[in-house]
Amino acid sequence: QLSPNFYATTCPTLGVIVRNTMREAINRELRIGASILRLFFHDCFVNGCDGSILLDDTATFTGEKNAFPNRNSVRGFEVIDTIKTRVEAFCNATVSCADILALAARDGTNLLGGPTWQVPLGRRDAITASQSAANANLPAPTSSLAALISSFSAQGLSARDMVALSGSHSIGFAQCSSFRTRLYNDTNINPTFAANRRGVCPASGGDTNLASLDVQTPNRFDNNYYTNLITQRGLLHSDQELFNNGSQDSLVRFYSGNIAAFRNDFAAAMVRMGNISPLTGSNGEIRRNCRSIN
Ligand code: HEM
Ligand SMILES: [Ca+2]
Repeated sequence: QLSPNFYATTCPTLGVIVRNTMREAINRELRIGASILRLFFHDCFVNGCDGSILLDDTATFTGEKNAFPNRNSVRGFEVIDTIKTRVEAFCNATVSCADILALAARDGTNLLGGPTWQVPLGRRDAITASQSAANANLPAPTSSLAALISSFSAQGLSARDMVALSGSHSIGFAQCSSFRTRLYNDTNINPTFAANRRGVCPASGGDTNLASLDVQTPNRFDNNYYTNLITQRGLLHSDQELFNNGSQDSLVRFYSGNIAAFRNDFAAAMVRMGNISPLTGSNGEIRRNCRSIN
């Protein structure tokens, strides 16, 4: 029972603060919109959208930031901190970090050319986190189509949601270590594309070198991700799994030819992902600082 009006009276400036801070951050670095969209995904898939990913490790607390899919990879925490500080100045101890992340992900997507949607609000912040659940629940770039479908199904999301949400890889970047085996071992890859990407990702070394997930329009949220898959130019092995003579080929073709349908399905799937097990009522807390429990 989240509601887009949850903070209408208690924090009417929330929407403007988040959007303006995201605009500033993207003006500084286009990639940050992608990074924050991914942060939201990595929050929601681990015990729900409860801000658990934002908690720092301490001597006595192990959070999710150093889980294998997150370590030296997820980024954008400073932007969430800036938004939180500004929100606290207007509406002290009112808005959760989990809700700030949901709004920031929406605005990042939209500011880079993607759709917009109303974000249901009222999530509260976790007072726990789970590194083991992060390791178990977040799909790997080496995943098969069956593994991708089952990892989303475990969160109550359909295969169609999975294919639509994967359109997020229309923006942002991956490190060589995430796509090396695809470049050197996969056969369902466009040879020109593979040769070009091997230039930034040698067979050994250069693990942190970056390539854009979308070879055509890396900083524009559009449906070129799907046209790339049809020409075997998916960067991750898991990307190309969506179009490899399997059950999702027809949906990939559909999204590649119908950007309006993609935008609609993406927005609806983001709302569904954002509804994964929120803490509400008196569960959890409203964190004062997104990096630590109160
Ligand atoms: C379907 C299963 C998915 C897999 C296996 C996957 C895997 C990955 C990997 C390996 C990277 C690059 C990380 C690195 O090299 O540091 C990445 C980046 C990214 N992912 Fe996914 N992802 C998936 C789904 C999603 C979903 C559902 C979203 C959002 C709703 C998303 C949003 C992003 C974004 C925006 C980036 C770029 C981040 C940046 O540039 O900082 N991904 N993903
Ligand atoms: Ca979480």
